[in-house]
Amino acid sequence: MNNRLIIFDTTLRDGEQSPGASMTREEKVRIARQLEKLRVDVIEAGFAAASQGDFEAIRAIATAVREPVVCSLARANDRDLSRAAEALEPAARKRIHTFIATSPLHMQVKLRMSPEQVLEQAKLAIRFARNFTDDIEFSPEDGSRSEEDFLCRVLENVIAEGATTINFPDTVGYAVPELYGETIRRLRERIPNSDKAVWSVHCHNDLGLAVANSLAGVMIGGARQVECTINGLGERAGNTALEEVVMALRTRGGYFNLECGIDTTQIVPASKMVSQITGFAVQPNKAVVGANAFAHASGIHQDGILKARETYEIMRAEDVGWTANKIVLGKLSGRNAFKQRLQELGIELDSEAEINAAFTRFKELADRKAEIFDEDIMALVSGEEAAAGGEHYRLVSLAQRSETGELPFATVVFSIDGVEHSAVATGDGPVDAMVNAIESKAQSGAELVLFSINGISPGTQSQGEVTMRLAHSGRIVNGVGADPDIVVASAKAYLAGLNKLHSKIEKLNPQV
Ligand SMILES: CC(=O)SCCNC(=O)CCNC(=O)[C@H](O)C(C)(C)COP(=O)(O)OP(=O)(O)OC[C@H]1O[C@@H](n2cnc3c(N)ncnc32)[C@H](O)[C@@H]1OP(=O)(O)O
Ligand SMILES: CC(C)C(=O)C(=O)O
Repeated sequence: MNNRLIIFDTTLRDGEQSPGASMTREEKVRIARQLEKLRVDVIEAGFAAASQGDFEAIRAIATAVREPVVCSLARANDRDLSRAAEALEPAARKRIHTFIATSPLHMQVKLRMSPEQVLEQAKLAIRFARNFTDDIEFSPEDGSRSEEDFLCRVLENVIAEGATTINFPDTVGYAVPELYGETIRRLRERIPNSDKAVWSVHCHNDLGLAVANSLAGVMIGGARQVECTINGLGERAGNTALEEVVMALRTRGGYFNLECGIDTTQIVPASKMVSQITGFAVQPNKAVVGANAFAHASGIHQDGILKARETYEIMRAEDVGWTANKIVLGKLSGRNAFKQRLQELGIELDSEAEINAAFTRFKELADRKAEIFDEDIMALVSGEEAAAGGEHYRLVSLAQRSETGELPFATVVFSIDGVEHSAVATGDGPVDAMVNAIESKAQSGAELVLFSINGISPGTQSQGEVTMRLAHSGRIVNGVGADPDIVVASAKAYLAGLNKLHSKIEKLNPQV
């Protein structure tokens, strides 16, 4: 049996069916170009009959990409099929993907059609689609809840009409791996002309089994196309995650013995692009593309990784597009990881005793602070950690007002060495007003060189974590502050940065 697995990406069609993930035409074209770089075989670009916008997006993608097959979904009716064909006209290689539900529930309640009518409509759809292309995919929607005898009849007939790919969807994520794989295997055995089509899997993640079901469809069922999306985006709980299937294949090559054309180094860029465009954050512990997928926080693991990466990593971060793996220093880290980081930072301590003393201070700091950054370590070894954590400046309260058309202003009450000051200032925005207010009293001379904000948890009620990088007289420090109010988080970050700058200046010049 052929060992080439076709990767059919449906981020732009099923992925866009995630509530809240809709994309503009330009955004879809950007993603399609990235999918081409990733070297997917097929891009399902949308559902041409859904709207004029979707039609135009498919057309723009069909024009923009040359290598992958570009595909449009269409219901089993002439209007949808004609729209799909029209949208795909500019494509170098095109596919029409048509579908109709075959489960008793969907036929009776949703389509209000008898099985015979569904069978007839499926055949007519393939016959009509053949006017436009020879590359035709057919999906019996809700396949995993359909009756097998009826599926055999429908699929045999659509293949006879000219369908070249048979996709077996687990539309509602009801399947379990072994049964799903076995069903595909039996269908292929029972349908006399089954080898005239490529068999495909399309799984949803309602039970968290989409990837497992897809792989079972391939290994047990003999499917040679996997439909998947970047980050597992998709209707409800999502679809099969492309990155997980591809890396399972690459990592367990001896077991799967299958090849695909994906350039895995483009996986993380694709993941980041989809996340940024849709606004769907990738959970940190997501396989392959999560921020923690190659991060190590505990001492025993860090020690192992430093001795040989393979002790705790089954893939190389660089192979999927990360710049490197990450040793995260914190309270669970050990001496070896700490020493390694000192070396990377170019810090040479004179003796083991000094390293041990610094390590003890590091552990004390780590008990107070979730993640230890490089600058914390630099402060720590230069004896500044007490001052770094100390508070020359402290926020007492903040009020700010901003209104469309009005200049925002902020009132900040903060203390300098225990003495309270109140300052009011305006600015281009509320954060700028807050900084101006603090600076009107602190007069630090610091320059803000970077401002970034992250939601610590999803939702508008989440904490914002602000990082402000301040520079002064060649010194650069990061101040970090978190608060549900992002202006307050910014004020905390700014004052934390000033504290660090102050501690450095004070060390050089104790009378300050
Ligand atoms: C499992 C999947 O992911 S399937 C893809 C799901 N994606 C989408 O639905 C996104 C795009 N959809 C849309 O924009 C719209 O639903 C459209 C344009 C397709 C149809 O819109 P409308 O004509 O207003 O119909 P509406 O969505 O309300 O209902 C769907 C109709 O299609 C029929 N239908 C559903 N599937 C099929 C099919 N595969 N073939 C033929 N007809 C079908 C339904 O029975 C229903 O018909 P009815 O109006 O006679 O009751
Ligand atoms: C159209 C089909 C393939 C689909 O998206 C599903 O059944 O989930």
